Parts: sequence; C-alpha cells; structure tokens
Amino acid sequence: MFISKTLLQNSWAELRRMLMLLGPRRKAYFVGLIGDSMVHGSISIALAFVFKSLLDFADKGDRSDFYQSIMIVSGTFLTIALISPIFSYIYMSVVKKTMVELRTRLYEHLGDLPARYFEERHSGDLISRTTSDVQTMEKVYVEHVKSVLTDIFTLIGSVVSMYILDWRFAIVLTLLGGAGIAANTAFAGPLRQTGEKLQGQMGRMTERLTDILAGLQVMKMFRLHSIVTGKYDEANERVADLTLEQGHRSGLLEAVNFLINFLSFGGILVIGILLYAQGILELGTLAAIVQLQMSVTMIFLQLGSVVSLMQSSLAGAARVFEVLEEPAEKERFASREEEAGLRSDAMLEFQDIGFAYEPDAPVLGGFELAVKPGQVAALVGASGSGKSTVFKLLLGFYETQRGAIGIAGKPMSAYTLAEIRSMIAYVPQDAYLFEGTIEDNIRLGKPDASQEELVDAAKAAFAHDFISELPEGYATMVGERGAKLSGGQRQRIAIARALLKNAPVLLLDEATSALDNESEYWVQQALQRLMQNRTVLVIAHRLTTVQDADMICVMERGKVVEQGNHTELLNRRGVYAGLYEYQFDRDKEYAAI
Ligand SMILES: Nc1ncnc2c1ncn2[C@@H]1O[C@H](COP(=O)(O)OP(=O)(O)OP(=O)(O)O)[C@@H](O)[C@H]1O
Repeated sequence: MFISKTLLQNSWAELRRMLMLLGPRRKAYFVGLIGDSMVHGSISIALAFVFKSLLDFADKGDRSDFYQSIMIVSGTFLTIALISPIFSYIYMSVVKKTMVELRTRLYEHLGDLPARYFEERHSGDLISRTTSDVQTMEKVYVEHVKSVLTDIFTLIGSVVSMYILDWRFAIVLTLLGGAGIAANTAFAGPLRQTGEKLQGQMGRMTERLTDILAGLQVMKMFRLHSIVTGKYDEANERVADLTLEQGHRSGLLEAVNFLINFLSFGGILVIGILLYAQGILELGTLAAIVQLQMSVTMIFLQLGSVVSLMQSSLAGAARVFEVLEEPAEKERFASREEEAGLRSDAMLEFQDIGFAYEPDAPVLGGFELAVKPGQVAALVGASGSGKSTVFKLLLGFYETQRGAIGIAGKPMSAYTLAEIRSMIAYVPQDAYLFEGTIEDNIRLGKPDASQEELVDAAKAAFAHDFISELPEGYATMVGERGAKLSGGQRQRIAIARALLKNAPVLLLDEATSALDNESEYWVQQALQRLMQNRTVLVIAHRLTTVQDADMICVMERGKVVEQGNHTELLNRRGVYAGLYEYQFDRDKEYAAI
C-alpha cells in the first residue's frame, strides 16, 4: 500500500509538472480540453433524456415529449459538430507547440550537460528518453487527460441526472461509482510500477539496438552476431514479459470493473422493471436510468486501460524530467588557493594535479607539466596511464580535485569554459564528422568563415585536391560519421576544421589505426602545418612525432616519470628508452612483413 501511495504521489507530481510545462498556454489548453470533454461527456446524458422523452411519448402519447426529444438530439449533435473541432484545435495547437519547445529544450539541455553525464550513460538510453518517452508525454496531453476528463464529466452528469430522475437509483449509482474508483486507485500503483519498468526496459532495448548498429563491423568481424543480437533478444523478451504483466494487471482491473458494473447494471434493470411493473416508475425514466447506467459502465470498462496507459506514459515523462533536471555544466570553475603560484611564461601548465573519476581510484596523482608558447609537448606512456585524462581536464570536461591548471599564465577559473574551448583546437584519434557536406564539416571550425578561408584551410590540410576530384566537390555528403570517406580523408577534413578554428593551443590525439603509406604521408604533412606556431600537446604514438617534440613526458600511473627531449631521454636509458626500442623493433618487424 505504501508503494502504491508513493507511486501515485509520483504520478500526480509528474502530471502537475507536465501541466506546468505548458506555461502561459495552460489556460488555453484547459479551455480547449475541458470544453471538448464536456461536449463529448454530454452526449450520453442527452441521450438518456431523449430516451425518456421518446418512451414517455410511446407510453403516454404526449407529442410534446416527442418534439422535445427531437430538439435535444438535433441540438446536441449540432453543437458537437460545430464546437468540438474548435475546442480540439485550441488544445491540440497548445500541445503541438509545447512538444516542439520541449524537444528543443531537451536537445539544447543535452548540449549543456557535462561530459561525465554522457560517459556514464548509454546513448541508446538517451535516444529512448528523447524519442519514445517524449512521444508518450504527448499522449498524456491529448489522449489520457482528455479521456479522464470526459469520464469525470460523464460520471458527474450521470449522477446528477440520476438524482433528477430518481434519487434511489442515484444513491446506488454513487455507491457503485465509489467502489469503481477505489478499485481503479488500488490498481494504479502496481500499473505505474510495471510502466516504469517497461519504459526503462524499452531504453535498454534501444541501447542494444544502437550497439548493433554502431558495432556492426566489429560484430561481423568477430562473428558476434548471436551474442550481440542475443542481448537484444533478451531485452526484447523482457519488454514482452513486462507488456504481458501490464496487460495482465490491466485485464484484471477491467474484470473487476466489469463485475462491479455488471452487478449494478443487472440490478438496476431488474429492480427498475419490477418497479415499472408495479406502476411506481415510469417507462421513460427507466429507459433514461438504464442509459445513464450504461454510460457509467462504459466509463469504468475503459477506465482500466486509461489508468494503465496513463501510468506507463507518466513513467516515461519522469524519465524525460530526469534529463531536464540534470544540472548543466558549470560556466566556470571556482578559483582555488593553489592557483596563486602559476607561472606566467607557460602557455599550458599543470601543477601537482590530482584527479579520480571514481573515489578511491586515483587516475592522476601529482601530474606536473609546463609547455611554453609554440612548444610541442608529447605525452607517451602505457595504455591507461592517464594521457587522455590530461586532455579532458584541460578541456574542462572534468574538474581537478587537487592542483592547478594554467592557460596563458592564468588559472582555468579566470576563463569561462566557452573561452577555454575557443582557445583550444582538439583533433581526436577518430575525428567525428557530422551528417552533411564536406564544407559543412570544415566550417564547424569557424561558422562565419568566408569561402576563401575555408578553401585555404582545406589546402593547408592537403585536403583540397581530393575534395576537388570528388564529383560534387565540397558539396559531397560525408555519410554517417563520414562513412563515405577513407580514414585518411576524414582525418584531413578534421585537420582542416582545426586549421580554420585557428586556436593558439592544439590538442592532438594521434590516430593509432594504420593508414596506407600515401594517406599517412599526407596526414602527417597536414599535421605539421597544423602544429606550426601553436602550443601543442600531443598524445604521441608515432616515432617521428616523438622525436621532433620539444619535450616528451613519459607517464606512468598518472605521473610524469621522465621528461626531456628525445636525445636526453634516450641517453638516460630509462622508461622512454625502453618504450622507444620496443616500438622501433616492432616497426622494423612490420616493415619486414
Ligand atoms: N569516464 C571514466 N570513468 C571512470 N574511469 C575512467 C574514465 N575514463 C578513463 N577512466 C580510467 O582512467 C584511467 C586513465 O585513462 P586514460 O583514458 O586517461 O588513459 P590513456 O593513457 O589515455 O590510455 P590510452 O592510451 O589507452 O588511451 C584508466 O584506468 C581508465 O580506465
């Protein structure tokens, strides 16, 4: 019972939040919705009085009853035909506008969320929240709330009409209505619980599906088809089980509703006929009571599925609100005492950095580095030693727990995160290309760049020639993640993008995936251009990059264990010399193959 009460409170809270989301249009929504629901709710009430008039006419031959019923029927249906579309247009347009705004707000908010949020969640779950969960919210606005309101108006109208017709039947109807509401309330909690599980599981199913699509090549290469699709099937079966569970519960609720209403309908019919036979009740009144009872029965028969669907949709709304409530990335980091001792001559400086993603699992412990303007510093070290983490800290994706980071002599807290990112061009290992043309992708580096600037950047990145050879040149669509281009071409486009950005600091994560010799040559040439006159921090995998760097930092378990240029470090015969010899031998072996 406790669970059910809490879940019901949650449902109510979500419904209120959804109504708040309508903003100043809330009044128009209610006018449209209440108007439409009242119009629809009045049909069965009007019909009851029509039956009464018709049967009174048949029973007593009073023509005025007959004309009256014709007038009621014509009036009701004419009103419905004229007014209902107007009301429905009013609330539908409010809902459509609200949904457009909600989607925009959601996507904008996703863009404002910190990197940690995305690293901790599966993209499939977010896709499910922003698509199917948002769709279920629309259903709450246009279908579920309207059904409930129409039912409430029909119920109130029926009870009031029943009191007008015969108070004894009205009391019976009120009691049975109360029993029906109690039964539906008791079922709402468990239905909400299943709804929550179902929406969550739908999210998991989308996660599996995105895994299948994103990892298609790996899946084929390692023949993982049965394992990966097996996981999807598992999630799919769980969805089917939960849907069945939901169907079972709502079926049970419908059966309870049916029983309550069958008893009341049968009871009213039998007692009514007996009273009519004894001359206590008029035929018209009996017909009207039976009609009203039938419409109440219909309400309760439908109420089970409305409650069930609404609970499921509200669970979806809760998942959308969770995303909206997630705190956005800070504008700027707070300043700290440690920042006081930063050097003024370094473009990039890391002082005694301590950082952990998870408590008790330190990734960086006392990381130190200073790079002067125009210098190239290479980070080398075993996998997991913390190289990429250094980049993430500099980009402000995460905040350090100890130490200070300086950019151009000032602490990170002196800049907004947007300012920091505008000073940095980042070229990751596998640069992401967005759906669109080659030009669109390069232009991301500087959206207001002139055509000449754009072409110059492509030329400097040694990309112009291959782009010009394509039938549609710069207007060539790159395909999903740049699938229509080769690896080397993708990298050169990413380099052109970074060149166009023309930021003073370059973070470069060298690609480890092998390119053919020619491609590799052009990418290297493009990178050399990009590195000119910039302060560069590079996660280096290539011997050439390492040898040419002004400074090499060898990282081990989050610390710089050796630092110097290539010759200095080789002479020291330490960790770097070992790494270098190993890589040198390996490259010779590859060359021999
Ligand atoms: N988002 C994250 N949450 C938790 N731990 C993480 C996260 N990202 C990285 N780590 C952990 O931090 C450590 C350092 O990772 P990092 O990616 O910085 O290493 P790296 O030196 O760049 O490795 P590689 O050369 O393989 O890319 C690893 O143990 C990794 O498991």
